[in-house]
Amino acid sequence: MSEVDSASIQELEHRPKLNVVEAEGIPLIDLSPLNHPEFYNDPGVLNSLIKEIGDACKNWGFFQVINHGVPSEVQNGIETAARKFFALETEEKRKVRRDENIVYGYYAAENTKNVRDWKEVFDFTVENPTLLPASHKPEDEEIQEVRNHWPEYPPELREAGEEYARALERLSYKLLELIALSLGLPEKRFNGFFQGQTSFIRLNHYPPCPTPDLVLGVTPHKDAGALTVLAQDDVGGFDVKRKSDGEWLRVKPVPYSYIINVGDIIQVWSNDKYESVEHRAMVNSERERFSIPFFFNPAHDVMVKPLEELISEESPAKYKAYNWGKFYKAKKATNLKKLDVENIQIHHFKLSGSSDK
Ligand SMILES: O=C(O)CCC(=O)C(=O)O
Ligand SMILES: [Fe+2]
Repeated sequence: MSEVDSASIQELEHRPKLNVVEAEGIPLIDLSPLNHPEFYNDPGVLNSLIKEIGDACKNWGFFQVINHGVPSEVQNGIETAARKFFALETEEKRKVRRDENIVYGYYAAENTKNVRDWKEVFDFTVENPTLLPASHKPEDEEIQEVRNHWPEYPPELREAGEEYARALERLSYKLLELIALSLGLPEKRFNGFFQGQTSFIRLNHYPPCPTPDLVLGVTPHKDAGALTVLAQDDVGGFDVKRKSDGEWLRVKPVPYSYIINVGDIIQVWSNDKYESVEHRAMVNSERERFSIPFFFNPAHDVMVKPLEELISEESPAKYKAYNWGKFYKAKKATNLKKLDVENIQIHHFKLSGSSDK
């Protein structure tokens, strides 16, 4: 990837300014109580953690966590294996490439909102196999069993990836439980939706780019799933749109931290109490960058809708129910091809009469 293809050139409104402001005041939450039962069982400690998370979800839509309990060896293991994989010849990587039939694997020209991203990725699922609808068409009831395709090189990628998946899954459940508590719900209110989860992990590689002012590593978007747990290296390039004024802010890399993003599904479940926030990844002309998002997603047959407990006469449901698997498949179809149609988004399910955000 050294030539800038016209499919990658961003519309003027999305072209990034190269001097993005580094964010001040992004919530940095210390999760050490999670790994110390004597603290976790102290109502004072637990309640202040729940409040911190609730405030971050409401005011920012994302936050960073430290002391999360994922061992540094597990983090280093996946990062080292990812670097080795992306350093291979393109021909070798393409042996595990993604296409219409192989849903997960290597891909070098992914589109976000119909613009080509400056990156290459390798995707694998957390459950193996993962069940998904065979197509996005509502009348098609066929279910597909999706299996991971691991590359031959580096041979350790599979074990490092599976270990990472288990560790991040554990952390994601904890975060989900804290988010449920922060909404005044029982701790395990969301957990059932994740039996047969469609979560997946993406290894992102952003090569240096000769024209970082014209392209993006990932075009501005919101994550469609429930929660994203993102690891980034020390290069920096992850920007979020601040809710209060729409300004793009750079999230400074913090070693061994994760950036947690509220996704569209939590926005719908919470009936807009928490909102999913727009973000993007910038590239630069000097250094390659790596990042690893864990997309924590429910089972394909979950009908996503505002929770009964969070709607009332004064605060009626703002969304009609939609099938997660079909939504996900529709989104994936537009990721693979550059299309002239608008991407599927949760606002398509907004009920009339409720204010659009
Ligand atoms: O690489 C990053 O920093 C962000 C990636 C991202 O937002 C995504 O893959 O959804
Ligand atoms: Fe994202």
